[in-house]
Amino acid sequence: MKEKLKLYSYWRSSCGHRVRIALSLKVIEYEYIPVNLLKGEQFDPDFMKINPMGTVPALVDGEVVITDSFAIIMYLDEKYPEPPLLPRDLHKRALNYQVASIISSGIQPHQNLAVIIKHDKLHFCFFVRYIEEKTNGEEKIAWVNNAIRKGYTALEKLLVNYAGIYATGDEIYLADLFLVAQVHGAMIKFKIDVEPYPTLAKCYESYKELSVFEDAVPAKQPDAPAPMI
Ligand SMILES: N[C@@H](CCC(=O)N[C@@H](CS)C(=O)NCC(=O)O)C(=O)O
Repeated sequence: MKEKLKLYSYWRSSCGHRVRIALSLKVIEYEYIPVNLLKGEQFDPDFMKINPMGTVPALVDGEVVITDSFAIIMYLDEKYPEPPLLPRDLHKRALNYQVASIISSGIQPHQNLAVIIKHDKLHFCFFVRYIEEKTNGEEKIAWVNNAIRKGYTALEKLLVNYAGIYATGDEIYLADLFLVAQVHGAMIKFKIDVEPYPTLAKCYESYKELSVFEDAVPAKQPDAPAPMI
């Protein structure tokens, strides 16, 4: 029997969220392997063999090991072409790449709650926690807000003339996976609302109606804490 794909992820990771949507859209079965980022499990030697960067997500497909959500999604799209995550139209395709890139390199790294190991102890130190440690909580909030709002402003300008029901038209493509995970995460973790960005807000409303998006939400993952009653 063919082994299922394995996805190493963490329920709150927005990078993992993007990949889960791709798996869900393409109806690919997979095994979910939680890596608790707050406990520093990303630095366990066994996980570091899979991803020496010590981040999630990571995908294992037999002998093939892929880290980085963008690369994982592209791999899935090539291996399982239906439904395609890139439009045929070159301009639209480029828009999709831009959205993915703005979010994965222009926004997410600035809000990443990264952890390093210092003096043999887990130490939250990169970007967000580092700023908090070196300054104060207000500076941290300002830093994250600034990075996210700058990114959202750029995305709004980029998409205003091209969006339909979704980011680049009436079909779901790569840009949507990145956008939904970003907007959802920023709202829950940093209370940053997308309302001031009407195109992004309209797309986000459309995603909420789709069960493939609903199944991938962080709170529904096996490692998410049980809801408080
Ligand atoms: N470019 C990478 C970024 C991966 C990344 O930063 N993952 C975060 C979660 S969204 C993480 O594992 N952070 C834990 C840490 O940095 O210690 C991707 O898209 O997969």
